[in-house]
Amino acid sequence: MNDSDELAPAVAAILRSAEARGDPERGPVSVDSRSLPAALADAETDGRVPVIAEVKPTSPTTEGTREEDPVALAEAMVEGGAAALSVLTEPDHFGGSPENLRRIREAVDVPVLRKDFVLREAQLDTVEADVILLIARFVGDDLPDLVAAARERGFQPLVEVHDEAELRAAIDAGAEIVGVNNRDLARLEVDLETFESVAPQAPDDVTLVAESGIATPDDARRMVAAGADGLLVGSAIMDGPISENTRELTRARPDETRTSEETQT
Ligand SMILES: O=C(O)c1ccccc1NCC(=O)[C@H](O)[C@H](O)COP(=O)(O)O
Repeated sequence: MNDSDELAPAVAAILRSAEARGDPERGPVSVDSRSLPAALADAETDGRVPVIAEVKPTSPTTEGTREEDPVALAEAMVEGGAAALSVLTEPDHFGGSPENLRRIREAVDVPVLRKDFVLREAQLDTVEADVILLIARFVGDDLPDLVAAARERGFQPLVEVHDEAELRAAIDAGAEIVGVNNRDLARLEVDLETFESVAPQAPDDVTLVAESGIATPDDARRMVAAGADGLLVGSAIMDGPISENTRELTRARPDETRTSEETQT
């Protein structure tokens, strides 16, 4: 991957620090993972919008840092109905850590996604998680090998894409869970139309996750209507009361099942 000239400066800096981070000394991990597709489907069966709530203490696009114990934040998300969690392990720009993920995964029983900028195979072994993020744009031609290496360890790879070409690369690499990022990493702008335009090109048997920029119940309904099997939400949940923010999204029922009073609010 060598397109740092086309990336937002904050993203180029994130990649530089991911490249420089040392590799873990332990050998390949072996994970007995909790199924993300099953957890998303169960939430739907229960009448909850399938939200993957993200423990994201800070980020290049948010102000301030949440200083509370990440386990307490994660438990509040589950209490609010989150089907799964995403935990930042990137330390330099998102305030995350592998230790946060380890403690959270021990404390909850929903699937946990490791959110980081994995660039090489050894970085898969930093910490056990149920799902691991691989960003198509950043790993380029290594994607098929990294998908295979993640599966060998027991992870479910979630391959993040931003356009149709990356979606094709993800499918060719064998991805079964695909996240469409509404955030453009070149300009850091968010546009929910990204998911709406890319999702219809995905094969039916792929689990599709809409990522980034989902801030309101209407946004959640919009992404579900466009075909999302899961919604990855960070900032809108982290900004304010965690449990209430999560519940507001997990209870965003589709318009056709809402009363006329509800649709006016
Ligand atoms: O969130 C950022 O500021 C950011 C900046 C640069 C690269 C990646 C970034 N976010 C990573 C993510 O994928 C999001 O944390 C995740 O999709 C949740 O997004 P949101 O709900 O908009 O916080």
